[in-house]
Amino acid sequence: MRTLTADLAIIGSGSGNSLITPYWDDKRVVLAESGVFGGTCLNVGCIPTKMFVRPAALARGPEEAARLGVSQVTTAVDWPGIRDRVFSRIDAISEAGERYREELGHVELVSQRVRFDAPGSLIAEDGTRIEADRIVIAAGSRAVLPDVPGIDLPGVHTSDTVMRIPEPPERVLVIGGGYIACEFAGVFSGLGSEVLQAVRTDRLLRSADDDIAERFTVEAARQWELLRGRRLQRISAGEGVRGLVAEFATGEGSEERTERVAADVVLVATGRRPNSDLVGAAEAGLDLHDDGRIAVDEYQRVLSAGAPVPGVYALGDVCSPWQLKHVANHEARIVAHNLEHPDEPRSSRLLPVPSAVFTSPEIAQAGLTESQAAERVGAEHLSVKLQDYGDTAYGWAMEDTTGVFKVIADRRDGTILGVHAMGYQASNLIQPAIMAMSFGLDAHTAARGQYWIHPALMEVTENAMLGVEIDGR
Ligand SMILES: Cc1cc2nc3c(=O)[nH]c(=O)nc-3n(C[C@H](O)[C@H](O)[C@H](O)COP(=O)(O)OP(=O)(O)OC[C@H]3O[C@@H](n4cnc5c(N)ncnc54)[C@H](O)[C@@H]3O)c2cc1C
Ligand SMILES: NC(=O)c1ccc[n+]([C@@H]2O[C@H](COP(=O)([O-])OP(=O)(O)OC[C@H]3O[C@@H](n4cnc5c(N)ncnc54)[C@H](O)[C@@H]3O)[C@@H](O)[C@H]2O)c1
Repeated sequence: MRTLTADLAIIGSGSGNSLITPYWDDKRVVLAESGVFGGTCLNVGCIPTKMFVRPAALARGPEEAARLGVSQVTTAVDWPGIRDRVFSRIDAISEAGERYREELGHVELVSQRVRFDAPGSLIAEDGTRIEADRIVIAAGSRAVLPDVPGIDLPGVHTSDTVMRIPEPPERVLVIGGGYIACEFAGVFSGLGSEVLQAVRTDRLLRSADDDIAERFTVEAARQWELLRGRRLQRISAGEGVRGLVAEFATGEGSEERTERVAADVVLVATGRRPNSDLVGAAEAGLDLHDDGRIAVDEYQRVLSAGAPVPGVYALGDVCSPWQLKHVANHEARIVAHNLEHPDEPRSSRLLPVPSAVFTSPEIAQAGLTESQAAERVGAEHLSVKLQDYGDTAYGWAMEDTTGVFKVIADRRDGTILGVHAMGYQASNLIQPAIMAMSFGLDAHTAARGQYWIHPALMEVTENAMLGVEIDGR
């Protein structure tokens, strides 16, 4: 049996790949990857999805153009062309990244699943043992599927496979109301498919701020069919034109009934679980949260019985409460530093965490929702401003009727507790507010301490921050 010894072993080539800094040039590194090199974001996550979001937004162009007196028609969408453009770029990056690592003399690539064998030791599927002074678990997460009959039928997809289908579906059923479901509902509806989105509750994006979630649910229902209060029971092969039929329970008690929905493609987007089980974390005695995340301290050191395991770190989806690439990247930078400077470790928990949902319309947020903020500081201390895009100069130019930017501040000193936006370019408009939160600027200082280009759309952000009330000002 082969044994590899290393100074550093990394499980996962997503964000884990970036740990191989020049510091390791004269040391031995083992990088284990059981799937496609480069991980989720590059191959099946952030990057390809957003490369579909953009053409979908362009295909929707005629709707906005009509409001502005321009007649435009989207005559065709070349799905195979879009798909091949996206993946020819992405697959090439993944292959080049893998080749580069293979060619580095000090890095050994183990293209297999590995798991803990003992503290400081991993074992691969073919029996290769990896003994390393330091180990980083960057094993990510994977889609969780509801346990119902028919979930493995051809035509039932997760986000891992749905972007590679040969033809765009005429009618697609999206199950779930979170990030992935809302992004794909936006993509498929923009590209011309008939979209039905089935959710168990009556609202999409339940973790979002109430005002945003409610407004987005209305907007989504205007653009595609929303099936609320539907509990998936089974999926079966269709008998007619449509390849699949999903069966839902709706209503409660004596009102309960069964509903059948036919579709060509079913996309299941019902959450992702950390891959801690795939690395044998529990068997190795590592601490786990109830949702399967590996427990780490503020320095990203993995815990066992509450104490850090010497030399073992984790980062990204496998341990983080936020399944977001910029969080995984931030944690990777922290781990890279702490591996090199274990006696002067940096903490990863300093900043408000932003996120965006690239759906239609786009959504972005950072910090607390209004109800979380009320719980944190007391509702009486909050000042909340809802700034409509349509009440700014650029909003008039766009004839915008739905865009909104919400700032939640502590009225005692103007500290921004949360920001939430829905509308065109929300993920960009929110960044100055994130900057204010990260650098400790109160809402009015952030708004008045700089010029804002007139009449840019960013005046939405300026006005929203300026609009909160601060006691004594
Ligand atoms: C459809 C989709 C869209 C997304 N869009 C966005 C977005 O727009 N913005 C954003 O911020 N985030 C987005 N995310 C989330 C983002 O992709 C993840 O948070 C991020 O990629 C996690 O990085 P990671 O390094 O923790 O894990 P990954 O990139 O998943 O890397 C983990 C790697 O470990 C490998 N692995 C697992 N177990 C083992 C083992 N035992 N042995 C060897 N290898 C193993 C896996 O094969 C994988 O390649 C999206 C996710 C999805 C699914
Ligand atoms: N733009 C981005 O940053 C982006 C995009 C995609 C994914 N992501 C990350 O990936 C994570 C996973 O995405 P996701 O959309 O799969 O998860 P999610 O947690 O955002 O949403 C899961 C949805 O599925 C529903 N659900 C759960 N079990 C169900 C069941 N049995 N039947 C029907 N519905 C069920 C939930 O109520 C929820 O609406 C996100 O939380 C996010 O952190 C980020």
